[in-house]
Amino acid sequence: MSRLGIRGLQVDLGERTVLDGVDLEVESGTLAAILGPSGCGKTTLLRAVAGFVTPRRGTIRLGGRVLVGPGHVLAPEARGVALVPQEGALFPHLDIAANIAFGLPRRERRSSRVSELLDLVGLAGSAQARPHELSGGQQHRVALARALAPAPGMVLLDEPFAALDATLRGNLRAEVRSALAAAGATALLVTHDQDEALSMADSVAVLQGGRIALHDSPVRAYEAPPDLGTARFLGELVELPGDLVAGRAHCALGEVDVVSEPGLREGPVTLGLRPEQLRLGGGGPAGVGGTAGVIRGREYFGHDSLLAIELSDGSVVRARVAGRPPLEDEVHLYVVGPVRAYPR
Ligand SMILES: Nc1ncnc2c1ncn2[C@@H]1O[C@H](COP(=O)(O)OP(=O)(O)OP(=O)(O)O)[C@@H](O)[C@H]1O
Repeated sequence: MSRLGIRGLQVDLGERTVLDGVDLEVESGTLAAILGPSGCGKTTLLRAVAGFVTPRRGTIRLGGRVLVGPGHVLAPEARGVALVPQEGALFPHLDIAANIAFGLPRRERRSSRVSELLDLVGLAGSAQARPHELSGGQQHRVALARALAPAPGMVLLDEPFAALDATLRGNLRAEVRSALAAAGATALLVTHDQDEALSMADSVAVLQGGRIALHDSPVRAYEAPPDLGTARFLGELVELPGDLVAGRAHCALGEVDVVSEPGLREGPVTLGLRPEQLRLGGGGPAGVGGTAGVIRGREYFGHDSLLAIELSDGSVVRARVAGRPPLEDEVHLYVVGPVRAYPR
């Protein structure tokens, strides 16, 4: 078992404290995605777990072992942690089998482990190929197989799909997910892509201001973020000022139900809802409520469309509708489900 436990981790780079009290627990055999603004320290966190930077304070445990603790730093090669770099970094002069074998101790390089790993990443027929003969996605799968070769307790993936096109990325996410699950490895995935984090990971963490601001299941992270900062990070957010009275808020969209939260007080609030919570039509489920709006912008994505809709007070909200955008400009829109409110 290889549960990851990070407590009070502080990492200084040059003059700057990049990580400042990171606490993160990742259950054995699960994948946690790390999201956060550019430069917030996501790669630094992976490097600290791998052993390439030495924290000033804090502890990192993997399974029953302490990787970093007071007065104790385990060497990178003794940690049982594999880092899959963004570029894959295969050896061009070695064939695929030899690239994968490179991850194994010398005495195991001729064993059946290489063919097991080729099977695991779906490249059984490519043992003799050279890296340049494979597509970008296939090369990434080889890099993953090489990382998994020594059966590490922990696999670290740093933006592994960033350089790939959208279709390849979609397929590869599912393949990498199932290869990691089959290997039983615990994994940390750094990504800029919210869809990738929500669709691939068992849990999603947002790193902000040197700390973990949120770590929860993808559904709770998307639907019930604790504050506006993290809510914005997990997908598009419609923000509107409102006035909260008796569990309902008055806002430019009419009167909406608000999720009750401990500590949320009546009075001025900022409402945060997702664009798919706005629907077009003649009113709410009971045919009442909602408000009139005028479509000012349309973006068509095939499976859905995003509309910019101006409300009567001049504010503009974004609504996501299935399929094609409507042709008419004047619409009626209403809110589905309770919305979250944050103190203002
Ligand atoms: N050797 C270094 N000395 C000083 N500062 C550094 C060093 N390496 C990185 N930094 C700074 O530390 C911060 C965190 O870098 P890191 O690469 O971990 O961020 P990130 O969240 O992975 O960024 P991105 O999403 O843009 O890849 C950045 O502001 C970076 O400029």
